Amino acid sequence: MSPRQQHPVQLTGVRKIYGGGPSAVTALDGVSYGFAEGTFTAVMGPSGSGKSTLLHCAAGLDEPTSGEVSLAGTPLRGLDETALTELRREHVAFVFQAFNLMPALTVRQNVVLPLTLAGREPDAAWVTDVIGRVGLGERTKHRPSELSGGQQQRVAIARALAGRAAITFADEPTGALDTQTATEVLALLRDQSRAAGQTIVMVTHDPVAASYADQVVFLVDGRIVHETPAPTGEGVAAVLAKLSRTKVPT
Ligand SMILES: Nc1ncnc2c1ncn2[C@@H]1O[C@H](COP(=O)(O)OP(=O)(O)OP(=O)(O)O)[C@@H](O)[C@H]1O
Repeated sequence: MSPRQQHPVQLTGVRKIYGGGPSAVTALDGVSYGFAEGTFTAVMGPSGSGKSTLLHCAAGLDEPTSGEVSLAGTPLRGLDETALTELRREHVAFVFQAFNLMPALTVRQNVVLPLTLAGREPDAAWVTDVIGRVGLGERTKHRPSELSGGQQQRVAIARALAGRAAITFADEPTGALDTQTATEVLALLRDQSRAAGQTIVMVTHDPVAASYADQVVFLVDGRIVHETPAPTGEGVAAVLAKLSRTKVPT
């Protein structure tokens, strides 16, 4: 195995084409990238550049048309749905726009649900800590319908962090949050990658959110065209402005 395949999330020559014939859309056009252990990476790019597709393919939620994805050292090609589900349960957490909260369960029950499903014993003190840090300490017994959109998003974030998954995929995790809560959540994600060695991949449109990451990967027309280590909000905004005016040569 080559060293690059050791990364917890590894994409090699990943192409994703939706549809066929003249209306086929190449959403990913040969992406090779390793998300290194314990790093927090933001994925950015213009609308339609392939960010969500990259996240879905990397997480095994969508199958590439060609190329390879491996998660936690396991190549995904050829795994059946059961094996994929088990692999994700063991190693992966998600913060996606559709919150997927269970309406009949309380905040705390929602947060520990993935652990329960995986047959793991929740670390009660850590669960309490995480719920408090996303600002829902007073709401642990509420149900999702009794919460605002931003509060529901924070439950999803607490749920992703509660199990200390090796890999977390986040799609616009702070999109519905006010600035202060967003700052807390981003700091929490950054702390988790640094302190607990979690590998976090976050799609965002927000240069300030991206500045919390260790690096930013920029997509244009389904290709990685630029990478910024140690990003600042201003630096990221400048790259984005430049890229939105650029067309990738074919
Ligand atoms: N299920 C699908 N069927 C057909 N085309 C799709 C499908 N999903 C995505 N696409 C197309 O693939 C391209 C990449 O889409 P994707 O959602 O990955 O972009 P994105 O960078 O996440 O965009 P945004 O920032 O607007 O959310 C777009 O041209 C989109 O229209």
